[in-house]
Amino acid sequence: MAVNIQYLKGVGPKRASRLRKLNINTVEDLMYFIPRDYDDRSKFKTLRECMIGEKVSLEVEIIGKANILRPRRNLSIIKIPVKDSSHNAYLVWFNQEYLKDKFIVGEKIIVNGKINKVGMEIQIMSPVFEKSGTMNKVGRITPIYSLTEGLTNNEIMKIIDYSIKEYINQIREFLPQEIIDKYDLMDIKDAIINVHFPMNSVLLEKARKRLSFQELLTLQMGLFIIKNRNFTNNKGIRFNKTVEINDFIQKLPFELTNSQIKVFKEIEADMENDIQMNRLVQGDVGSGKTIIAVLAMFKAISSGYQAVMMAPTEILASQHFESIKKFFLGYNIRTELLVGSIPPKAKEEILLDLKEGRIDVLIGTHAVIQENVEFNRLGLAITDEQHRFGVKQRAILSHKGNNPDVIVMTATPIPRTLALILYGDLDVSIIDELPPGRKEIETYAVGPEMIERINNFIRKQILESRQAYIVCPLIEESETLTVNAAEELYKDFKDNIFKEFKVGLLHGKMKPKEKDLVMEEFKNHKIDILVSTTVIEVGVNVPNSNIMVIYNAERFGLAQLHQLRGRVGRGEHQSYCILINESNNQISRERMRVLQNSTDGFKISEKDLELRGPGEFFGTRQHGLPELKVANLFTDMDILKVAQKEAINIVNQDPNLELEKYRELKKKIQEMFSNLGEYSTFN
Ligand SMILES: Nc1ncnc2c1ncn2[C@@H]1O[C@H](COP(=O)(O)OP(=O)(O)OP(=O)(O)O)[C@@H](O)[C@H]1O
Repeated sequence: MAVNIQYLKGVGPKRASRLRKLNINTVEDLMYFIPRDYDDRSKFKTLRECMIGEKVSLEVEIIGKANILRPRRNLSIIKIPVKDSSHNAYLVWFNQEYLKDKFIVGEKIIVNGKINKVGMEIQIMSPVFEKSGTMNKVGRITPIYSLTEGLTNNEIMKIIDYSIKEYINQIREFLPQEIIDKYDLMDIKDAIINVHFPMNSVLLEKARKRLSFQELLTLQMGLFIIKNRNFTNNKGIRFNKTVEINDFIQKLPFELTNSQIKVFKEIEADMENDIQMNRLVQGDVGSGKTIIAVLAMFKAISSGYQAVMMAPTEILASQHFESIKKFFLGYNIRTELLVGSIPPKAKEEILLDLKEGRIDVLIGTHAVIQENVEFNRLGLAITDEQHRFGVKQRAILSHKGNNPDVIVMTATPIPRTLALILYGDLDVSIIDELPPGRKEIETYAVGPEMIERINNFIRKQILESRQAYIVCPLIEESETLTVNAAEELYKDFKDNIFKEFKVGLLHGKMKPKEKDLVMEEFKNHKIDILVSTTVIEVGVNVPNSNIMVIYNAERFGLAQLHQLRGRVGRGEHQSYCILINESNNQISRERMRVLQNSTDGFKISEKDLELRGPGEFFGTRQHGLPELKVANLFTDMDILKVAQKEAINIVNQDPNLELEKYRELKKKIQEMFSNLGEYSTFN
């Protein structure tokens, strides 16, 4: 229902532009603008049951005329006597004289306000009110919306109320009747009405359940269909069973862990059959994902194909390039790096050699999915996604070849069910074992009063030839502030505290070349202490550095802290992670404790989810998934499981949703995934 809100009664251009800030453009958006919370005013009490200071809803009868007091200039108090079955009281307002003629003696009204007691007199302070029987503002559960400047909750309520009255009949049911019956779901219209203006908490729950279910079902089906359409059962490449790979594995500088062997076997099996592979490799920090990519690449190359790997940042791409090149040393394999910052001439040459098949492995950033990048015989596409979820990028990359096999790597351990949501379009392999000989990282959560001791500790370690990372927090509101904070700390270290050492600075606003240079210097131990923002969060591998100090650790997600901590403990030295917690808040302390006591990424991410809620941890937007408006991936876990099951059911039955009963549902899915364009769900 694409009615523009601007033309809605009571909206107009000014309000419309404010609503747009809340992402509300159409009447349908309004209806799906779900309250972030509710104020439950529905439970009526009697005056006798009320406590002083409590905010309550009551039904009272007006028993006398208004009394107006003027204790001083600029202050008038209006008092209206009321009673209920249990007691007498006064309604009290300040400076609202116009209310004096509002009520008629004998009239019954519903009020909601705070109870006060002065002497023996019970007062209901500044109550909102309405006539009994109208059940509008007071006598029920009131929605609370996320607001933006210039729009009050009441205004949004009114606009939504109006749009529901006017347009609800245009909302069409899109779930098949049999599903509605099977899960005893509320009808779509009732669900929308009740999610905004519930008559009681039971109906509210039913409404939320219905809307959450439809959203999760649509999301899940979309993901399954993308998988079917873009990857699954597509005829793919049948790579050779090679013996060379065993030889290659024999010559590695280390022995593979059992978990690495298991995961590579899964990949090998996928590669050797002729269905296109579409697999997620999930492994905790430092579990050794890179080598898995290398083995798969080697296998693809041995069969005469090219391989490509895409990483989210230049630092990571360069690092992968360096380490992967080393693994291929002594083999007739040409590996090249393609990132935005390489000179045009060199780029041109790479593009030509790639197209003509003289390059075997291409590693790069988003540069590798640009239109001008053409492969000769792309057989394997790997994306190292870390925290991102790039359905679209992955699809573009995969379309650079003729159904190449696809591997997605991520270092974010995700609880299983959520992995299914976020990566529902992939088969999953998990590396759940660290290479042997890793020393546990000692983790300490301390207060800021310990900073001097920490600095002494860093000094001592550096004198023993180690290196340290110092991480300053991201300041959400402003990248400039973040950079300033890092620069300040850097200066203080360089000019005062650690002036005898080499201190480096790394942040997101530096040019890629400068960043690379700093990383290079840190790797080569030309820098002892690296002050950085979270740009080093993922993937960076400098085994000699053994200290990670994180300022304002309370501002980070646990999974993110775990990632940062994973930058140390990569060499033979005992490593340390020091979390400086500047908050006294109970939850902060608990979160720090989780990290202190566990090194298991899966456990940590589950706990993070529990403590922070999925909104922050899995901000779906950053994963590139359609935004969820109703469902809460944490509290709605039960609904999610049911929706997943049903989605699988339906897609198995009717992969392209051609049956008449799925027609409306299919439209919804298309709408939800419309930003994926041609890589979207249906032909
Ligand atoms: N089986 C193994 N035995 C010993 N060392 C290994 C093994 N596998 C990998 N390594 C080494 O462990 C280190 C970490 O590996 P890698 O960089 O692949 O980790 P990762 O899983 O990508 O971690 P992160 O996501 O934190 O970057 C590397 O130095 C790598 O050479």
